[in-house]
Amino acid sequence: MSISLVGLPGSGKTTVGRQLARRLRLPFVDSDHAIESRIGCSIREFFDREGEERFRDIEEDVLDELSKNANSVLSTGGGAVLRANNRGNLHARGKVVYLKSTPEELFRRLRHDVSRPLLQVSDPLARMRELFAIRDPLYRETAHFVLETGRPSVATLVNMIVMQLELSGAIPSVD
Ligand SMILES: Nc1ncnc2c1ncn2[C@@H]1O[C@H](COP(=O)(O)OP(=O)(O)O)[C@@H](O)[C@H]1O
Ligand SMILES: O=C(O)C1=C[C@@H](OP(=O)(O)O)[C@@H](O)[C@H](O)C1
Ligand SMILES: [Mg+2]
Repeated sequence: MSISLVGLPGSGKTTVGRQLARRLRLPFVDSDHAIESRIGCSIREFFDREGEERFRDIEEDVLDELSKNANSVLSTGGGAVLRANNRGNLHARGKVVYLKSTPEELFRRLRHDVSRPLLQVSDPLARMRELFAIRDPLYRETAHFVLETGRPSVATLVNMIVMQLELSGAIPSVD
């Protein structure tokens, strides 16, 4: 069984995914890290140099490869759901969890972060609201479970995901 996490930048995909993998004793992979290994520079640099569409092509390729791995936890990038091929592959090849937060909370978490190219604009909160409006339906379409992530700690979110997966029969009970 592979488990993927989707959601907006700052929703905790990387942080929660790493802890979830540890808890389930599964390998952890973050598609952004795999992309950075492949392109040999940071995602922000690549966006500046080659543009978003070129990034999306590589992301699609990497996600196609990584989503085939059974028995792993895969944290995706926030824009993974933009392409129908990615949405279909992630949904069909494992269980997908949408970490849902408000744009305001995500803005608070990322306001000092310079690594997210899409948020390096004069009004990052307005940009986050736009991203939410466009992507929330796509995250919901892709996911099997939706989890509100505003208040709970990372550890609580991991417990909630494990519980959902157990209840749905996707994984056997773990302690
Ligand atoms: N549940 C949470 N509560 C508080 N802070 C969180 C939570 N999840 C993630 N964070 C923080 O938000 C920031 C972005 O998390 P990250 O895992 O990089 O998100 P993503 O991979 O979805 O963009 C990090 O500083 C992380 O520590
Ligand atoms: O939302 C997006 O389109 C992106 C989110 C980033 O990942 P995080 O969601 O982990 O920040 C990264 O893939 C790239 O900067 C594009
Ligand atoms: Mg991430």
